[in-house]
Amino acid sequence: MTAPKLVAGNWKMNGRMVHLEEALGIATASAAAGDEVDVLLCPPATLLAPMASALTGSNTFVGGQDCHANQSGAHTGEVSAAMLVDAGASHVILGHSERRRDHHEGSADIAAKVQAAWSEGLVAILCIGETEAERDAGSTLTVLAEQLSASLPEGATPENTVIAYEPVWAIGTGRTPSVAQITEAHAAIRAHVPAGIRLLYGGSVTPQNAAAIFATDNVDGALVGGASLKAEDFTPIIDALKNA
Ligand SMILES: O=C(CO)COP(=O)(O)O
Repeated sequence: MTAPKLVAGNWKMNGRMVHLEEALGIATASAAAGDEVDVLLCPPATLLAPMASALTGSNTFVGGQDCHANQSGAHTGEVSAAMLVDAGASHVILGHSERRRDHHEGSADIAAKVQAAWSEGLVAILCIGETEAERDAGSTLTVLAEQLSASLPEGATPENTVIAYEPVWAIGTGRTPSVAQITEAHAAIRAHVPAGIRLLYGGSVTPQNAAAIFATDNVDGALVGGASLKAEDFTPIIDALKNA
C-alpha cells in the first residue's frame, strides 16, 4: 500500500497554549480529509504534550522540530527523540535550514539525529535545499545530492523517512520556485532515495499556490511554515492536497 499524501505544519518558534484552538480547527479539517491525507503539526517542544493531548482521538499527528542525537545526558536545553515520543510525537523534522544556520548543524550531525529518531520509532522528516547563491551558481542538484548522501543514513524506508525539499531562498520570503524547478529538484531527489519515500515541497506554500504545487510530479505533500499557524489558512492547503 502506498502511504497517504502528507501535509505538515512547522510552527517554528510560534504557538502558545492559546493557539491550541487553531490545532483543534486543523484537526477538524484533517478529519474531513479522511484517510487520503496525513496531517501533521510540529509545534514548539513546550506545546507538544498539550497539543497531543488536545488532539487525542483525532487523525492529526504531532511531531517535533528537532531532536538531539543522544537519548539522554548532559546537554542543557536539548530534547531527545525518546522525550518527543513521551510527549506524544510520531514524527520529527530534522536538518531544517534554520537549524543548520542558527545551530551550525552539518550533515553528519543530522545523520546522527535521523538514527536517533529511527531508534525511537519516529518518522524523520529530513529537510534539504539549496541557498540562492547555490541556485545562481547552477549547483542546486549537486547540493541536494550531497545533502542526501551525507545526511540520510542507510536504512531509510517509506515508513521511517520523509524528505522535504525546502529551497532556503523560498522560506518565509513569499517566493517559490517555478513548477519546472520543483519538478527538476523532486525528480533528482526521487532518483536518490528508496522507492516510496514521500517527498514534500516546503517554502512559502499558501492557500493560493498549493494546488499548483501539489499537481507537480513527485510532490507528495508539503511542509508549511507561516500558513500552518491558522486553521483558516491551513485548511485550504489540506483540501488542495486531498483534491490533487
Ligand atoms: O520552513 C518552512 C517549513 O519548514 C517553510 O516556511 P514558510 O512556509 O513560512 O515559508
